[in-house]
Amino acid sequence: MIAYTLFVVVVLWIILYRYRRRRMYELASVIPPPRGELPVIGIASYLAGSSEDIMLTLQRFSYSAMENDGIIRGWLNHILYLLICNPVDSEMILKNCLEKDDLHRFLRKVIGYGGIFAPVSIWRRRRKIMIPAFSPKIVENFFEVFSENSVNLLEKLENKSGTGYFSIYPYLTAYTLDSVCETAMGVKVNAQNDSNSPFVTSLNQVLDIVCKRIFHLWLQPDWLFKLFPHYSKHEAGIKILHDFTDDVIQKKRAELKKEKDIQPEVDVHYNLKDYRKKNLLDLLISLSACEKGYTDVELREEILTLSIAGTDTIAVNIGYTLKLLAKYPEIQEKVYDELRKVLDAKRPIIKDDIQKLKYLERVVKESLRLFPPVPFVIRKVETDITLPSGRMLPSGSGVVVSIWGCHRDPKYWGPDAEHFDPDRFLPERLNLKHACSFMPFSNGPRNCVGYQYALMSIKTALATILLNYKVTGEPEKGPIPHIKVKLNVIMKAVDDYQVCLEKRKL
Ligand code: HEM
Repeated sequence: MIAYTLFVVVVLWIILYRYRRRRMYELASVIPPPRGELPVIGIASYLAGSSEDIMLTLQRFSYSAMENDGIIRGWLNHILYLLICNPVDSEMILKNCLEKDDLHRFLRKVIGYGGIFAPVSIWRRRRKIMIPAFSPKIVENFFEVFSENSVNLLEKLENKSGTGYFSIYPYLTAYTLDSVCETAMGVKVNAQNDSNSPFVTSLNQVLDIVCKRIFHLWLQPDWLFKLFPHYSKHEAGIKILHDFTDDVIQKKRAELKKEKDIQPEVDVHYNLKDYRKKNLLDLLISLSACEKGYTDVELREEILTLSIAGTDTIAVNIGYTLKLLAKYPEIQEKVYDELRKVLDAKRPIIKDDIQKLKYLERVVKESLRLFPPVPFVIRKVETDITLPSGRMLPSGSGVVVSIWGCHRDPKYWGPDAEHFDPDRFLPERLNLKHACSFMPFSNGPRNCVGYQYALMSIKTALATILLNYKVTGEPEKGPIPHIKVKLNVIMKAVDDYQVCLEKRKL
């Protein structure tokens, strides 16, 4: 009798639940599903595999969307997701749906309401403060940090030259972490010299656990997560990251107070005249109105956000570019010829050299097109929205903008969309039919604030490596580069960027 009553209650609850959401089902029914969607669980089984399987599934869905006017839908259990790879519709989403999807909540424990995944109400003020800190004039001044750390990277790679295949990824993340911590906090974490530093190991450990939580359903509920050994490592790692950043902030506050006491007449609010000596922490303190501005917790959230946003993204792009150049030696020779013409091997690289490396820039852009470090951006649909293509997306659904798909759609990139061809970015050849057909740094009000920073760091490191080493590996047989990828919050190469290096004779 109890079982029967329970059964009736459950059935009635399901009927009521579906009735309340009838509009969502109605609107979803006119959007094509991917092949193989299952009843009740929808596409959940495809996203339960390894990070490589997940990426393969999302690539397959993107191709499927290309064949269906740029959109498909998939039910992830009871949640409706729409995957879009039409640049026109993507622009509308990126400009109007600003709230991030709930899947990002696992990073909140680490970065709190740091801009990248903050709710819109908090994000707006923070974005306003962040933007001037990334103005081109300020970013230019970080060049010396990139250059110095690139030279250190070169020294670290020295004993790998001529020793066959090795994973270059740990070297690249150490370079980016050193650069990002120095530019963000003014602190040398020495990741390149000491990979066991507590900040470095904790950051890597915490991010690894966060990735596992995003993709493994059993690690998602907090109460269940606490039963796993990951939990104590996660908590301990976060404490180290927070304590480290808090300490830097306290020291910086004390330093600024001392400066102000010495020169009380100087208005330090918004005083960016001496920005040359400043790191992002200094700038965020002054741009948020000093003591009356950001609290220590807000500062910690923003600084950790920048450290996380600017480490792996840049490292994977350098990694993909090196792998592509190993696959296409003739393109690598053109990069080298340009480096020899522009750079003087007898002196360190200077800022002006970087602007002149036009071919290298095209190579980096083509690498970002085919292997975007952030291949998907997920947003919430909070009110029904009609796309320029005519489809209506129901409120309560999630929308996945496939940057990966927009970058490979033959409608926008021609029949050779999958080919590695840096010269497609030549000004006379580039005819972007829509701004969102190339958007490795996203588009709209929540696009990447760090894109100029990223390009400068990437070009400085690549120029330094490629002037001194030839990158080798298995050459690709055709124009389509094959690199196996996985989705690990960002998109990484499965082989952790295995390459060989040969010293160049300068
Ligand atoms: C190749 C390197 C990078 C790539 C491909 C990249 C990509 C992206 C993308 C796609 C977004 C937007 C997500 C969305 O639309 O929802 C984003 C946001 C962001 N990125 Fe980057 N990024 C890179 C490097 C950096 C660097 C170096 C920094 C800072 C040091 C940075 C800081 C941020 C921040 C703060 C946001 C959040 C912006 C907001 O919501 O207002 N990124 N990035």
